[in-house]
Amino acid sequence: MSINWEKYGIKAPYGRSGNRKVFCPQCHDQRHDKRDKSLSINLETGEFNCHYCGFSGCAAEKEPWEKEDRPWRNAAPIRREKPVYKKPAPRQDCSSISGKALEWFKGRGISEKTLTAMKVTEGLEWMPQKNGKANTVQFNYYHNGELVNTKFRTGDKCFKLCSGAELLPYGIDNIKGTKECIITEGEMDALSFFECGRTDVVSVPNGANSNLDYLDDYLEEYFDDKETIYIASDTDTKGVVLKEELIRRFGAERCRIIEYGDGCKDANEHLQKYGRESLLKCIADAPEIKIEGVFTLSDFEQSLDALFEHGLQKGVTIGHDNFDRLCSFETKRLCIITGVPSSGKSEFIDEIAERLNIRYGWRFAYFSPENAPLEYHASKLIEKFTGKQFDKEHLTYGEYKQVKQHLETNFFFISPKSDFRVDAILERAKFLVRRKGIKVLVIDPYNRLEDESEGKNETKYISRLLDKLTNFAQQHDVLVILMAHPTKMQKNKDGEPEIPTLYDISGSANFYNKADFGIVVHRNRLENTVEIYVKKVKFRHLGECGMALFKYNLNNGRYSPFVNGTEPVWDNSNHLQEEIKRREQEAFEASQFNWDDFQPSDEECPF
Ligand SMILES: Nc1ncnc2c1ncn2[C@@H]1O[C@H](COP(=O)(O)OP(=O)(O)OP(=O)(O)O)[C@@H](O)[C@H]1O
Repeated sequence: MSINWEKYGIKAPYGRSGNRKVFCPQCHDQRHDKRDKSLSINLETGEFNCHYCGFSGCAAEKEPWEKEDRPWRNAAPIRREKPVYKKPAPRQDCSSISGKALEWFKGRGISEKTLTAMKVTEGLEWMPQKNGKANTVQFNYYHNGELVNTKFRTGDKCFKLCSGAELLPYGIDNIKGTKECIITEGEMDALSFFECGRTDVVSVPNGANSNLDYLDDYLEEYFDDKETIYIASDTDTKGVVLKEELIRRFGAERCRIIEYGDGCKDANEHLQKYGRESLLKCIADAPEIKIEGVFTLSDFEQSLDALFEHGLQKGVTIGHDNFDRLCSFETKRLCIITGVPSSGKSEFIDEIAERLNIRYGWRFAYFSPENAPLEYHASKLIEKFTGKQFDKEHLTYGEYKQVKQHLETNFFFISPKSDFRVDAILERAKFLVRRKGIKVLVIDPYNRLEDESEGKNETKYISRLLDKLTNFAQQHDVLVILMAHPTKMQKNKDGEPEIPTLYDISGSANFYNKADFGIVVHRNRLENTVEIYVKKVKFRHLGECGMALFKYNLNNGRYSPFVNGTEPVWDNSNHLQEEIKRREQEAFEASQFNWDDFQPSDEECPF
């Protein structure tokens, strides 16, 4: 639920709760007593009532996904098979913590009471970094009172999580049903807030790693009800990236950022240096996020510093060298793709999608009536992921099941029954950013959005529409890919249509002017090749204009670079299977490695 005070002209204070008195927009102008705040409003329920003129009502509005008439609301719940996770062995009770470990925690501001409440334990554990058993403190991850994972930490900062166990926020049971919560970057920070009496605290399980896929299973039950979410990440570069991703997933309007002051990089350091009252003050003083308006340099100082330190970075690449030299993508941008009918525009968009998903885990939302029905589109994506033709002869049931499972959590299809207005599509895309973390929205094609230009100047209408897409991309930190058809092209001497430019897109030169990336897909039927023209890259560090030549594989829809006239080696490997193996290996290594600075342990072990 959101509250739309503006709709009623009510100026409600931001970031407050409870009952307030404000000026009544209906009668204030006529009143003699201009100081009388005659309108009572409830900031939680949206109800309002003026004791002077009787103006009353409720400004609460349901979110799109709460409305009865929204298709996804009525749809059956997504069938996602939760993997079977390993469970750690039960832990001893907390009284097993030795005096030495208690002293160590005490030195870091954490009392025995907090350790007991958070069920922290101590014990010997086999640690890969030591190639043997070592004494560890154990941060136990409970869900609904059941132990589901444990993070082990030795005195010299070696870490490991239980291999094969579920990744979930630490202390998730703490925030069930609370109005607010704090989310930290590590267990020690979570214990620090707990120590101050803020028991509504959780920690991300894997430090500053900004992959938050594990949140999907917990958003609805544990985070949707939060009015305020305090983000307590570290102040280093990785912490900033984590903070940005958390804001994207929770929505800026309910996030507040905890700052620790000069010389402190995290909550535990602040607790040790300045004590509980001061850490509580950090929460009280945590600023809201500016959503729009005026900025000063300090609002983006950290990002500017990162640019200064590391330079402008190339964006993400699809892994075809000839194309990557010309174009690398980043979020907050609008990419426009054109080409004559049946040149393979949708195919190339899918190529980009499959490769960015495999390489970076980027999730996609498609509004793609051109590819309807959805099962046809999915079958094409399946061919791209597996490298196999979509039929029982080529694809095993095992591979089919695996790729379906993958698409279920990585690709989302916006396919309304009737409402094709751009706002309706963006509303659903916003939901998918929050709930599923999509990084790319594909609109294929532009002319299937409802034409709302009637009675308007077409150029201005298109200009506004493109601005809307760019604003959406920037506000929600996504890449928007828009496919748009060109006007009918002249034929060349071979009877083939001329290669269009972005200026040939029907309606407006703004398709060129307002694009951050402009790509033309051209199928050369005489040579049986595909020419991908990068016609515009707004920022030099992201690429340059040029052409990349490909061959198209009819069997699996994949593109292979065609360089120096040599027939490409067709890539028929199962990208998904390879990636899953790689990720399993990485997860295994991560579960056995410490993410913080690994310090060799010649110092005396504190516990
Ligand atoms: N280079 C190619 N060689 C052979 N077939 C191709 C090639 N590129 C695409 N195709 C096939 O042509 C058909 C149309 O492709 P696609 O839908 O990607 O084209 P499009 O440019 O998006 O079309 P439209 O303008 O109608 O939206 C698909 O069946 C696809 O498999």
